[in-house]
Amino acid sequence: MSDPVLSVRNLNIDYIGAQKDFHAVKNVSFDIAPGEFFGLAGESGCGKSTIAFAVSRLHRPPALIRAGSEILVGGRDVLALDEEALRSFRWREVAMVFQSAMNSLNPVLTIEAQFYDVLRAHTPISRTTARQRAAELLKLVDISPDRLSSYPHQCSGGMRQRIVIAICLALNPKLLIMDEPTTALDVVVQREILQRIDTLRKQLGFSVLFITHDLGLMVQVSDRIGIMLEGELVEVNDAQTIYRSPKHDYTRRLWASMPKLHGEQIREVRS
Ligand SMILES: Nc1ncnc2c1ncn2[C@@H]1O[C@H](COP(=O)(O)OP(=O)(O)OP(=O)(O)O)[C@@H](O)[C@H]1O
Repeated sequence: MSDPVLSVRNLNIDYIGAQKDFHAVKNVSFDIAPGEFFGLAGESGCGKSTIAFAVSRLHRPPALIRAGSEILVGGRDVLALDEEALRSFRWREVAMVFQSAMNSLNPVLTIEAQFYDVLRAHTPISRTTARQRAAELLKLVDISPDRLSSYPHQCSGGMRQRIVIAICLALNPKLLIMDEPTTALDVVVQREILQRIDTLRKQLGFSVLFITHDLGLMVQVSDRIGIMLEGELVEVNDAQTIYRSPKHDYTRRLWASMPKLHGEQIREVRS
């Protein structure tokens, strides 16, 4: 692999409890290459979001990253960044889309103002230039620039989610983390958004760390997939191989839990 965009080594994360600590992420190591779409799958509670938050340095107590853990983005030690370095790291290096992202837009600001906030926080930029940049970004996610003067409540859920993704791409991050980014949307809109992201990452070259419970979708869009079980990364392989010839018994059980119709569709799409 060429120099990875993300390199996670021996990541151990505990949730500190009053009585007892909970070891949520156990010695996890993986890399994501430039431009790669990497899916992280596993049952609810296995530690996927905990990893996503740690990589973007958005984890908060009681989560505690144990000494000896290493997270490198573009070769930079993410766990050593101070507050000032973190401000330029977020959005520029790593941007994260959450499940509830479509509700994370500020209801009292126009879409244009929300782009402006992100753009000017990182570079001195005039309102006119910011507006042009915001219009370009909206076009990337198939939204008319006319929407810049709209408020979030005037946009549909799918549109708001695409706006959040466009804001995340505003500063050309190296890595886009998507944690259940489309779960609240209907299936057709979910797939449209994922296809759009796939086209964009080929066009713009960013990498993706993708978390979803929709395993069919994950197999379709990911280059490689990592399977987590109770805090451990038990299997990593390219999407085709891990789907057709899983090595770990848990991966087999996970695929068996996918709806049949879905499975048939995947074979057609990927063969
Ligand atoms: N703030 C917290 N305090 C204590 N334990 C937590 C906290 N947040 C998460 N956990 C526990 O850590 C484990 C990993 O949670 P995490 O949210 O990372 O799992 P996940 O794989 O993303 O699950 P899901 O698919 O349901 O989002 C779970 O057992 C969860 O209960």
